[in-house]
Amino acid sequence: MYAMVAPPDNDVLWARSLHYSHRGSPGLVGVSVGVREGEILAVTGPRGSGKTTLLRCLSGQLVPDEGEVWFNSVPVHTMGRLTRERLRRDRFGWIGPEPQLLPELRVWENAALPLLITGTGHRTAKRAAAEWLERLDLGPFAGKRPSALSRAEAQRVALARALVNEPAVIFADEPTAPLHRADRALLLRTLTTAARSHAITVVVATHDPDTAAAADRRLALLDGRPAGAAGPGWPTDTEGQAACSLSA
Ligand SMILES: Nc1ncnc2c1ncn2[C@@H]1O[C@H](COP(=O)(O)OP(=O)(O)OP(=O)(O)O)[C@@H](O)[C@H]1O
Repeated sequence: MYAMVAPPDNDVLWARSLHYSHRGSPGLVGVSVGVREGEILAVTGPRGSGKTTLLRCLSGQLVPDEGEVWFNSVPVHTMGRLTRERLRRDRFGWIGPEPQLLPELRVWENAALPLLITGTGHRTAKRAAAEWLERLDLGPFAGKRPSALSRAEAQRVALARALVNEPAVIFADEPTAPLHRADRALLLRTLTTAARSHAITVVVATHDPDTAAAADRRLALLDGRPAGAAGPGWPTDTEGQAACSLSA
């Protein structure tokens, strides 16, 4: 055991020496990472390398077996379940490989869900959702059901849902995986542009070299460990490439 050490002030997210095993099978083995405000960090690695497990630990969905996770200098790993759920609801957005829209709700209601479930008034929630849907070229679909959408459009609604309460951090787990090349590029541009214009930090798990290249920095994992790290447990900094040409 070691004493808790507060993270550097300029890191929105900071994790130290994370270990997590899925019923005996290792998911993470000593991963440390710091993410600065407004930074886009790509977590890369082959299938099963621990990308999703890391995102779930950083976002408070999983509590690591060992190690620490801090958000804005507050320890997440010691929070109770309800506090973690509130943190995820209020400060984090999540987008996965599948849009997971609720078919019985309209597109705007799907996008507004994070606001509606926290008691934001119907009119305010609808306005916020409509603004994001407009920015993501989905304005005409606001009153339709998800069944009217293509896969790429549905994934952009999922992105609008992740952005609607302007979270501090968006966790994106293979967000472009189910899309064709052109749709991947659009989703990626939309995500990075929205994040940069609203100073939202993004942690994106990806196999896709274009998605990784759009990030400011990459953390490569292999078998739950940092691969090619610069020091024990620490990620390798890479040259970032700006990827925003769309104005969100
Ligand atoms: N719910 C689970 N139960 C058991 N083992 C799991 C579970 N989730 C993940 N694992 C195992 O943990 C390891 C890391 O999985 P994880 O999903 O984090 O990797 P990943 O890099 O995100 O992979 P992918 O690219 O396939 O999503 C793998 O060996 C995986 O089989």
